Amino acid sequence: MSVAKKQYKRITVKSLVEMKANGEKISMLTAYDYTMAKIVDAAGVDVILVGDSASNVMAGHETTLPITLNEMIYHASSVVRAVERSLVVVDLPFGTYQGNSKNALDSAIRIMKESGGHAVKLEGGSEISESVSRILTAGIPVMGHLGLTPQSIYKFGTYTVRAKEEEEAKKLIEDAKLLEQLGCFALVLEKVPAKLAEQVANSISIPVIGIGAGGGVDGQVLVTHDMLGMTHEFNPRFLRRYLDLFSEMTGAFKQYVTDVKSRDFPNEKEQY
Ligand SMILES: Nc1nc(=O)c2c([nH]1)NC[C@@H]1CN(c3ccc(C(=O)N[C@@H](CCC(=O)O)C(=O)O)cc3)CN21
Ligand SMILES: CC(C)C(=O)C(=O)O
Ligand SMILES: [Mg+2]
Repeated sequence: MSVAKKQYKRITVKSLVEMKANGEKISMLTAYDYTMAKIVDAAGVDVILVGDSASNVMAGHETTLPITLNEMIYHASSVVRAVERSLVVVDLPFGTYQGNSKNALDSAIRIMKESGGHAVKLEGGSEISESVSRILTAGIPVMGHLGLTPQSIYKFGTYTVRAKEEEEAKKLIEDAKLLEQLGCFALVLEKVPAKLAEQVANSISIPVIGIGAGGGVDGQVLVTHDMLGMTHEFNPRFLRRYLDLFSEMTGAFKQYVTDVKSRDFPNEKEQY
């Protein structure tokens, strides 16, 4: 029999493509755990990315390279349990899809089966086209990721803006068209000139979601801990901080220490 209807209509990969066609911008933020995902979902964010930035933000690694498939599945399954409306996209971590399309398919299937996520994201263009295609054969939606691709940091050496030179810009446009042709439902463009990003968005019909890629694209993504001001040392130009939670939380923790030391906490009402 019919269960009470959910209040929200779920976001699907189709809704995102429609949003682009209708000129509605797409909002995307990261989450790595149940409690944060509940809040992000309740706020009406369209897409929740279980990013491999969890390697930095959750585990304290210097790069995204060390995080494992099992760790990504743990984060993603926690997020999926919280979400009612948002589309949940999960990063395939470094070493689980490059250079071997069977390995890529196995990794994507494990994510879908063990976490309940709705789609996977892979970094790269023509180099990983076989992996993208093979994952798509299983009916798993794929989001691309071009421009600054942090899993390749040791190839480039820096996190500077990408595709400033003609040759790299040309490859980026070709890669974006290739990913669309292969069947990706959307694309992240990270830290590239705004003009180039807008050009990419205008030359394909799948949504382009930017981070440090200007306002001419079809949506925006940020790392939630960055936009909340929790990651104090991370200060790229593209980041807008909506709260200064590092200061707010430090203040609360200091007050707690003071209250414990002074015996103010717990009071009469806060005990049995
Ligand atoms: N907390 C966090 N936020 C992110 O956006 C993020 C991660 N972690 N980890 C994975 C990747 C790495 N990303 C990055 C990393 C560095 C810059 C960056 O602009 N870094 C320097 C400039 C470096 C340079 O120009 O050489 C900066 O201005 O902070 C941008 C995105 C985006 N992702
Ligand atoms: C920055 C976004 C796009 C990402 O890939 C991540 O958070 O891992
Ligand atoms: Mg990532």
